[in-house]
Amino acid sequence: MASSGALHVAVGVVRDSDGNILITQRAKHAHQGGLWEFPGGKLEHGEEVLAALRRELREEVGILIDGASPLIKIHHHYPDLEVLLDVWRVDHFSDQACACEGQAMRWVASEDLNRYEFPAANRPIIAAAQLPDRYAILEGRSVDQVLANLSKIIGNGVRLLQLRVKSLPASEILTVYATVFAECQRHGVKLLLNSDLPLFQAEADGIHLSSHALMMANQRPEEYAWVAASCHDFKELKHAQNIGVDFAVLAPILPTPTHPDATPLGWDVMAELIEQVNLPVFALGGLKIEDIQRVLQAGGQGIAGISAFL
Ligand SMILES: Nc1nc2c([nH]c(=O)n2[C@@H]2O[C@H](COP(=O)(O)OP(=O)(O)OP(=O)(O)O)[C@@H](O)[C@H]2O)c(=O)[nH]1
Ligand SMILES: [Mg+2]
Repeated sequence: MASSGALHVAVGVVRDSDGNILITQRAKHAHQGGLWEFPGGKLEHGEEVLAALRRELREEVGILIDGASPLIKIHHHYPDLEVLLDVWRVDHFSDQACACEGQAMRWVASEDLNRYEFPAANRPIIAAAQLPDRYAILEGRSVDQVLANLSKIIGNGVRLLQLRVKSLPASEILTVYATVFAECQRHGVKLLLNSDLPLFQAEADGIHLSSHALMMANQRPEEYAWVAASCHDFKELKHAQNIGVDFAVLAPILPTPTHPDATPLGWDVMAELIEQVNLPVFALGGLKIEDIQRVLQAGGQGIAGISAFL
């Protein structure tokens, strides 16, 4: 439900079998007119969100939804309007998309979404649409072990990776980085470097801020295409959102042997925290691949893990 006063809007990130995403252009005189958007519209009185999404996508782009899952919820205050954008991923649909209202319409590769001008509320929706549902954290006690773990992670189909290897000596971190970077390039894996590593490789895809580095930062690091952050509570998540981080990792959700002293947040607190920020959030700590669905249903992006993908 929308909070009191917010306009509840059902929005669809519709993806075809090639992975392209459907965008349309808002009418000149509409709210946020002339900007690009994901098709969708306001819930009618008493209408369920999925029913509204079905109706809006039929009316605006002519498709029939065969399957949708929650992607992200955005609470945004425009100067003139408060909206709750309830965004769903639509990977299965029938009938050919058409611009039923005479609007401009395009199918766009997810990495090209940044070339279009969207309303301000859409920034985290675009990140959520571009990110996969699994984020691997690469660790290991030796160079050989790190590289063996990397092969397993890539072999298991993971395409988003954080190099963390904090326990290796600095000289070995550099060696490992060169191989990890080359392998990620070869397999189309996005590579983020943990901010605690003695590495300043701007050719990496991004940086992953430790929670300490996050709280010390008063603006988004500029050098990287992607900026992620480790968070443990609302304050850290909110700060991540405020400085313009692209996505967060929230931990620990369940008890984990790697952090025996940390109190797990549990599923309910995880869901409440995710609901309170406009960020794609990966859940971390004691989770298995099978838990992805549970995280998605709670509004999260997916799961992060060290051992989950090995
Ligand atoms: N559909 C859609 N609306 C968005 C997006 N981003 C965003 O801020 N909004 C805002 O959500 C609000 C409602 O969307 P809408 O104008 O599509 O509603 P609608 O289809 O029911 O409009 P209508 O009154 O012309 O039938 C608008 O204020 C719009 O600016 C987006 O990506 N897609
Ligand atoms: Mg609309």
